[in-house]
Amino acid sequence: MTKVIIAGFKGRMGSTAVDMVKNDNTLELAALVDPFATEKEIDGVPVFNDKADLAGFAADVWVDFTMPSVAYDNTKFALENGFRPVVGTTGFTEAQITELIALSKSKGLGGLIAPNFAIGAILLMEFSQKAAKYFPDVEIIELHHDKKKDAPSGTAVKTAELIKETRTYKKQGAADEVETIAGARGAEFDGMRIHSVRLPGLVAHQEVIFGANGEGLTLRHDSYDRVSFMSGVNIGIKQVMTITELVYGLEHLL
Ligand SMILES: NC(=O)C1=CN([C@@H]2O[C@H](COP(=O)(O)OP(=O)(O)OC[C@H]3O[C@@H](n4cnc5c(N)ncnc54)[C@H](OP(=O)(O)O)[C@@H]3O)[C@@H](O)[C@H]2O)C=CC1
Ligand SMILES: O=C(O)C1=N[C@H](C(=O)O)C[C@H](O)C1
Repeated sequence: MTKVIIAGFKGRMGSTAVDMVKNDNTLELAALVDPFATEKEIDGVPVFNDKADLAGFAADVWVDFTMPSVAYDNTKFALENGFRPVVGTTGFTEAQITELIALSKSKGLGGLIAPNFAIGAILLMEFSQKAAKYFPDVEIIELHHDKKKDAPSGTAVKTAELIKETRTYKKQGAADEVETIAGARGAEFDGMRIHSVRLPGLVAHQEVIFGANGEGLTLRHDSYDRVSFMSGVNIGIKQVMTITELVYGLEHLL
């Protein structure tokens, strides 16, 4: 039985992950973490307000769906205390990921930071990376619900990072283009543009649009429900038990 801690258990993703863990009889919900929770336990599962109180606690995996501002500290804490992190929270810098991978290796602990757990989104990223080799002109449009705290999305950043590996560098748009309203051309990453849309009614969606002489290619993924992320979280929890370092991206465990 793999014992799982869930940080951010009251949130949109955390609560969906609680249901997923409860419905898998090879997983045990060992503890719940939220700094503002008033309950001491829920259905016999202890609730912790301060993660420091989990030092020495017996558990295998730390699932994190919290906030970009706390995800790095939480992941570091998990590794330092012997919990294998499975982190969906976004907002990590490249330097933080490098440092956490080094820490995981020094502890011999598996772990996963996955900007997106939906299998379709992993495929979208893979197809985008492949297409960028032939279509260096590309714009990423990510569309999310209006409660999302970070922009651009972690998925858009990871997509751009993967595209960068195969795309020949190019600063897109006219050399003399002017933004008459600041931000009209979106955020720039390695010469390509990322646009963030926030609207009520959306869940998580992304389009990657390629353009070339006389043709275009549009790739799109839609998460209509947060349950779309759960098979990936389940795979992550099981796979981190079998590896000895942290990886960035679910594709490494599929
Ligand atoms: N990788 C993936 O596939 C996916 C990743 N995400 C990412 O997951 C993160 C969470 O998203 P979502 O569930 O929508 O957000 P929510 O705001 O719904 O949930 C976050 C929860 O974390 C709680 N929280 C805040 N600080 C802490 C802390 N230090 N320890 C424990 N809990 C804490 C919040 O409590 P309070 O509200 O009281 O502050 C809240 O209940 C985001 O970064 C999002 O981008 C989302 C979907 C899929
Ligand atoms: O906040 C969200 O909702 C999501 N966050 C992740 C991201 O930033 O890419 C994954 C998914 O897009 C949903």
